[in-house]
Amino acid sequence: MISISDVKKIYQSKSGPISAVDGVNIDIGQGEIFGVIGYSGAGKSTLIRMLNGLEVPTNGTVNVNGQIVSKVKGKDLRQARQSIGMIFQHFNLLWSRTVLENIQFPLEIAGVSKKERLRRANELLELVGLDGRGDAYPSQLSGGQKQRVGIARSLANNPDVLLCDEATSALDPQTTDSILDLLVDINKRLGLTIVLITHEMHVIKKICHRVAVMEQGKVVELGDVLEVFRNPKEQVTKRFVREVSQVEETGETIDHLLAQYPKGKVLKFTFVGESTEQPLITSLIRRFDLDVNILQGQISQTQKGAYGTLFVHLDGNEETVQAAVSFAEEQMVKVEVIGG
Ligand SMILES: Nc1ncnc2c1ncn2[C@@H]1O[C@H](COP(=O)(O)OP(=O)(O)OP(=O)(O)O)[C@@H](O)[C@H]1O
Repeated sequence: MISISDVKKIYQSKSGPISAVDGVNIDIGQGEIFGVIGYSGAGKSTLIRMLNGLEVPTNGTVNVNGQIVSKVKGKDLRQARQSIGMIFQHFNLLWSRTVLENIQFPLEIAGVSKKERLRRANELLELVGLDGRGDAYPSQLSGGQKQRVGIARSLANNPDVLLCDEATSALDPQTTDSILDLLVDINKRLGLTIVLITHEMHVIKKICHRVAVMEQGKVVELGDVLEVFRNPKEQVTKRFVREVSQVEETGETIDHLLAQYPKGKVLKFTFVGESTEQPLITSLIRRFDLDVNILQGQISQTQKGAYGTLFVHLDGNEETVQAAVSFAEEQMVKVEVIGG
């Protein structure tokens, strides 16, 4: 559906050339929710803007649904853009127009009749859960409602792809979750491919199927969200994963655990997907002559299954503890010895 091949973007600035995107290759499938995460300046905005021709790559090609977006111009580009919707951090609504008028705006540009525009806008209003608010002005809406209008407007022309540029960054956590739920609902109902950029791992965890991590213009890590959570390779990815592991994993906490449990071993189990459903702790206690203390734990849901970490203290003779570690590993659970 989307193919980004060898894409580079170099900006010329007074202090010299800036390599904003540096040799990126990404393929995104139909119906996928694909997230790009990175800190400020990593090149995310530049990359997503190349998907709808708002930026032109210095090198490489961007193919969206069979159209080489990076090459087309004028009328062809305008047409290609109709099949690519976009929503923004600050909503980009027209403040002097009502909600219904905002949603109709792209249809006006596409030359759709007044009657059909109104019919479609009302349909979209219902889809995003804003029935009855059609005559309100954006200033009368909450942040979450404004983004719902942005989503309805982006869907007006029945796009194949929706681009989300930090779409929840201006919203509080609860509103963020309701907008993310709406995006998943739209993805499932309409089969829409969604590409989003964010600096929040929570967003990736909650709705994405796959993720690319960007740093200094490059994709440094790319994979299924669950796999990246289970086994983050790069430092930057580890930092992002840590952000959403509510279990405190700071050195201080671990030191505290070790001081509290000087005998035996303190282990960290990382469960992914099906392994979260196995009664591992019960099996350990039944099979091995060990004392097992659960110290801390958390399980969270992603679009591809559950992900969780559990800190446990195993106390028993060394051979038994080692056998228990091997047994846990056989259950597809990642085991790290934190201390002991
Ligand atoms: N129009 C421009 N002219 C010159 N440099 C630019 C331009 N747009 C972006 N840059 C630079 O390119 C690099 C990547 O910026 P980009 O906005 O794509 O990153 P980002 O990951 O989206 O970060 P942020 O979330 O802060 O926007 C930065 O160093 C930025 O200063």
